[in-house]
Amino acid sequence: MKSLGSIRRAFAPWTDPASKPFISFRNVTKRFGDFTAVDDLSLNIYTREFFALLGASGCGKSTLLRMLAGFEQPTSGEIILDGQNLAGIPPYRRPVNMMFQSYALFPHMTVENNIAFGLKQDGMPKADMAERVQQMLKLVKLEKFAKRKPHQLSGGQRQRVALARSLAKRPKVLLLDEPLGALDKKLREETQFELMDLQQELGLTFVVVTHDQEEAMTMADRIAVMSHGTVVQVATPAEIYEAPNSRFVADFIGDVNIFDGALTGAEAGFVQLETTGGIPIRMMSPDGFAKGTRVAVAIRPEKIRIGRQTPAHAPMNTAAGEIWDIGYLGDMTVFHIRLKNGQVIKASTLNAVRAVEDPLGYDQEVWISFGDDAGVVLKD
Ligand SMILES: Nc1ncnc2c1ncn2[C@@H]1O[C@H](COP(=O)(O)OP(=O)(O)OP(=O)(O)O)[C@@H](O)[C@H]1O
Repeated sequence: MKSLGSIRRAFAPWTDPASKPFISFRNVTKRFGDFTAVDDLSLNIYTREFFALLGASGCGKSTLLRMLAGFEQPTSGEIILDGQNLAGIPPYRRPVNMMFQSYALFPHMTVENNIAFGLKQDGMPKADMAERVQQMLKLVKLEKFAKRKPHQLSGGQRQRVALARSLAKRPKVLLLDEPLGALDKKLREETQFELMDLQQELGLTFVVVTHDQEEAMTMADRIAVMSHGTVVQVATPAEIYEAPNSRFVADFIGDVNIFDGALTGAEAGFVQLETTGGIPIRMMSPDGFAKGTRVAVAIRPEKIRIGRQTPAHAPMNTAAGEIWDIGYLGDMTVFHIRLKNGQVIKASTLNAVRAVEDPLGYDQEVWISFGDDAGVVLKD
């Protein structure tokens, strides 16, 4: 198990121009009447990838998944899977299986019969079927529960039956629509890791739809952030978090402080700006912007420092304010700091020790500051 991390880290077929995508959406549009649910969307997914579609309710994630499964037909554009154009191929003839949010287990059937259902329909010989069901039960660690009915299982166990059932036919691609939605937080986190292990073990391609960003960040090799039927950014979780390509993505993923302003100067690799609240900022930026360009600097709360003394680099990348609110979360504390210009900034600190001498308190005057590599400069 130890080597998994390094295997996953080395896995990046999308950076290799020689590797061919396994699933391609090419200019896919889906209209329902005059409503466009998916809008001229193109996307490549690679074999063995754990791919997440992330976006707010109604952005078209499920519609995209349903088109891949064959439950909906694109209005225009094409979907290619393993070199085959899927147009006109019915769901049951696609090498794809879908696991639904509600699991849709048959309540009157035992766990093993639920898992065997699809195999039976395909006319698999009895002995092979029994063997496959055993394999699946073992895989999801439910051997002891084979004879139970769904109502005799916990939510997490039912979820694993649904997973076993959708994997029994050995699809090349498993589509998961909010697979962990019905589980409580703790179980969901456990199951996320189980799902990742399972996917690695079986060498399958997973496409998961979720609106839970933490879930997508934890599980996925890459995430597509969607909005209004289009993909705004496709990247690894770390890239999405540290280098969002737009204000929308920066704002959608995690907590962020946005400083709006106009460019006052630029030098190689850095830009200078004055925020609307009067804070001078110098920030690393690979992009060249013209003087006067309206930009936004996005800085995550954990990259903002809080101190009692005026920082040495003042007035650059710093501002005075007072502590407005304190959210204690156990592992970390989030401070809301009201700057002199009225802007409220979020800054978080890790609680690495149990007792802090002289902790920061409400109404205390503080300085916030950040390094010149702390944020990302976005065109407004
Ligand atoms: N059969 C349909 N007829 C009409 N409109 C539909 C149909 N299916 C989906 N839509 C609309 O298309 C849009 C995208 O729906 P979709 O289910 O793909 O969203 P989603 O991103 O998966 O959202 P959620 O997270 O809420 O499931 C929504 O506005 C929805 O109302």
